[in-house]
Amino acid sequence: MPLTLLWVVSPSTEVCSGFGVTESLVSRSTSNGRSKRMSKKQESWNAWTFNVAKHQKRTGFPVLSSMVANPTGEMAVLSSEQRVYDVVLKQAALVNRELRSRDDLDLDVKPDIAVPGTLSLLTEAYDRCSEVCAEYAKTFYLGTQLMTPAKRKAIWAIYVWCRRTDELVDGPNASHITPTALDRWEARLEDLFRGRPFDMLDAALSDTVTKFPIDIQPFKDMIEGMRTDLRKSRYKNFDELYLYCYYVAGTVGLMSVPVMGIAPESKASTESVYNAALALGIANQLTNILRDVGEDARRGRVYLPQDELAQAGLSDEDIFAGRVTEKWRTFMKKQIKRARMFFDQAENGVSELSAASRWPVWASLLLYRQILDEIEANDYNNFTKRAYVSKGKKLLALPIAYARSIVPPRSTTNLVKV
Ligand SMILES: CC(C)=CCC/C(C)=C/CC/C(C)=C/CC/C(C)=C/[C@@H]1[C@@H](COP(=O)(O)OP(=O)(O)O)[C@]1(C)CC/C=C(\C)CC/C=C(\C)CCC=C(C)C
Repeated sequence: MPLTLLWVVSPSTEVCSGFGVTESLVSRSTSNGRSKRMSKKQESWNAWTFNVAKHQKRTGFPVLSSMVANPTGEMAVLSSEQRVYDVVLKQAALVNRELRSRDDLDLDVKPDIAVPGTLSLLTEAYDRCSEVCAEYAKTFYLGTQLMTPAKRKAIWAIYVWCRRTDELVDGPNASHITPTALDRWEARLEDLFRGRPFDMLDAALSDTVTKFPIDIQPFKDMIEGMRTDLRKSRYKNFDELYLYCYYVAGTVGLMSVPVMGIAPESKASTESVYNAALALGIANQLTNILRDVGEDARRGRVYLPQDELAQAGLSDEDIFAGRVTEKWRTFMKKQIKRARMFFDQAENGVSELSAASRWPVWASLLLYRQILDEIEANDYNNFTKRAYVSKGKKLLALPIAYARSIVPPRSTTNLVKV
């Protein structure tokens, strides 16, 4: 199994297993009319500037000032949040287009097109994805059992692609991974979106993206996150860190929601649900970073924003020394507060998802959020103590997640953006 996970495509070998090229898919991922896109950008800018002001007022956390100060609406300097918001709008527009072209508002799946010989191969491909998922993410796998068969297969295929991508830079072969290898992985991604998968696990994702309105951009962006990990081990400010968190985790939210679907009775705008999904990815990754400070430092990595460390009177040396001081506690409290804000923002969106998808999302949210409580319980010693949620607490979170998942979508039209 790990062998398959770590298999990076060789440039000279091209295997096409013939699962049918889908023209519509190719055009779907590339057909944004330019003028339309420009006006969308303008629109998103206006919404964005408004949100930035709100965000700063409500949270006390600054957003890159050069962007807010731009009075003409020109896109000369984009903050990371603005760049990411554009991807959110693009993915939401794709889903909205698909919604308009279908009667079924739950965006349920397109039927299988029976090409002789391919269906059994596809079944096998999805079975392999299910096995990988069951082995690497047991609780989450359990949660997917509540979804419709088509949706859970698609989520497994996305999970496996994400896991394999992450393994490239985080797995046992990571030291051999070069930017060229990531370029090949990206070429392979483009091929699978064109209906030319390289191997069986790719074939499952290739099939999934023909059935659900999934844009290629979040997948490319996740690969960009892996490139970032190869070349960078420090983050100047939160803006840089935000972009990294989007790349490696926010993207997962944007990939998953087109499959999970928004509840037909939801009144929330598609963009607001995608924003919540993005927020959950960011919250998870920030939590991951706060939990792993010591472990990352031992690998020479400091993900925490350098400017915020300096403002707190801290430096890389303090992190390498691993001393829990008052300065460190104060700094950590602020970081935890910010991660919780992203969780809060995400929570608003979970109830808007289709009924069967809410439970696994609530479960993953509650479990990951609790890691922040554990960091506090460890008196902010994230240098030598790994914050983890005990089995008992995990088990307790599952019925709580279930109780929350039966709450139907809210009746308001838009979700609150932090
Ligand atoms: C239901 C559900 C949670 C669906 C997502 C399934 C999916 C496709 C997961 C892929 C996860 C993955 C392998 C990502 C690769 C990059 C990575 C490793 C990111 C980190 C995850 C934690 O991984 P790790 O295994 O290293 O963790 P531990 O060390 O074992 O703790 C991340 C921190 C981020 C993962 C991000 C998400 C799960 C985002 C989830 C967001 C949604 C599902 C959107 C929900 C929708 C709304 C409206 C809120």
